[in-house]
Amino acid sequence: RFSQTKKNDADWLLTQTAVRPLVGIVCGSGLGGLADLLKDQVAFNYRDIPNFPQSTVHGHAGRLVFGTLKGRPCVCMQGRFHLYEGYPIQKITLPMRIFKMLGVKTVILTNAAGGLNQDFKVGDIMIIKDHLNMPGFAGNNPLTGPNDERFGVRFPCMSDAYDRELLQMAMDVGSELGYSDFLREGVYCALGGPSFETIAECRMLHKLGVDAVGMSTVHEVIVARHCGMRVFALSLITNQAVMDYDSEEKANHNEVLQTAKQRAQQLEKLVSTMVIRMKHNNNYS
Ligand SMILES: O=P(O)(O)O[C@@H]1C[C@H](O)[C@@H](CO)O1
Ligand code: HPA
Repeated sequence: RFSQTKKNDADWLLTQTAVRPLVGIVCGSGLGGLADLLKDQVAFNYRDIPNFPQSTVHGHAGRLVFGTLKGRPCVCMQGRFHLYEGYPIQKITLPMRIFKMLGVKTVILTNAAGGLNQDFKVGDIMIIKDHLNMPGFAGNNPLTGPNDERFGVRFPCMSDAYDRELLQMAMDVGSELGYSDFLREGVYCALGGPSFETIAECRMLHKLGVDAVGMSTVHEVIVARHCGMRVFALSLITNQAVMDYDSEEKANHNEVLQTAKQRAQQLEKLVSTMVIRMKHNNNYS
């Protein structure tokens, strides 16, 4: 059902802009400023793209921006879709299929997340090295349904989901920029949301080895890897997950957006420096 939609959207976008992006970027909550770095922009409101879902969450503008970063052609989603918005999981991840059809080789995903690792501080940037797909445990995987062999195999491997070279590059670039004090790496866990976690849920996730918890990214990673794009992802730790019954802290979206605002510039610098440094040949699979 989605196949023709994907092709129509990609064809439509290709007729509207001359940019042929090699890098696709997804902006997390409050992190849409990344798109503003692109030069020679051609931007589309999601409502103007045929068949595209609409952004319904504060901090997700709902624009697809094409442009260049020091000459490197990019496309950037200023706002993503989440399971809790009520879209089917295939619709949430439709942009990854469109990225692929536009020629994207590398996907960079960002998100806001709650910190479970007790060494993490609010404002830390966690490079994602692995994930836990909780909706997937319950059978909600974006690859459910007939497999389109033109994109990828029925049973894609996920043990190499997060590109190790790009992870190392992030650490190197971060250290050059003087960000080592707030740069971490760890495991991200996606839940369905929109309610934040209970204390018992946070304690359970912590015991399972989760460093940061959020409501996105993992479904996009699965679809991006299924169709052979390289993936780099990071979480901005916007709040500490509450693990203690004596705590007065309450997770809330305003705090998430506030922290994002404070760290946005450094996060943008990290990502844009990486894009400029990446090899952009066509050999990546
Ligand atoms: O799109 P992301 O994962 O950055 O959004 C996070 C999860 C929820 O949508 C929201 C909660 O504050 O931020
Ligand atoms: N939990 C889930 N999602 C989030 C959080 C959180 O604490 N912070 C930002 N997104």
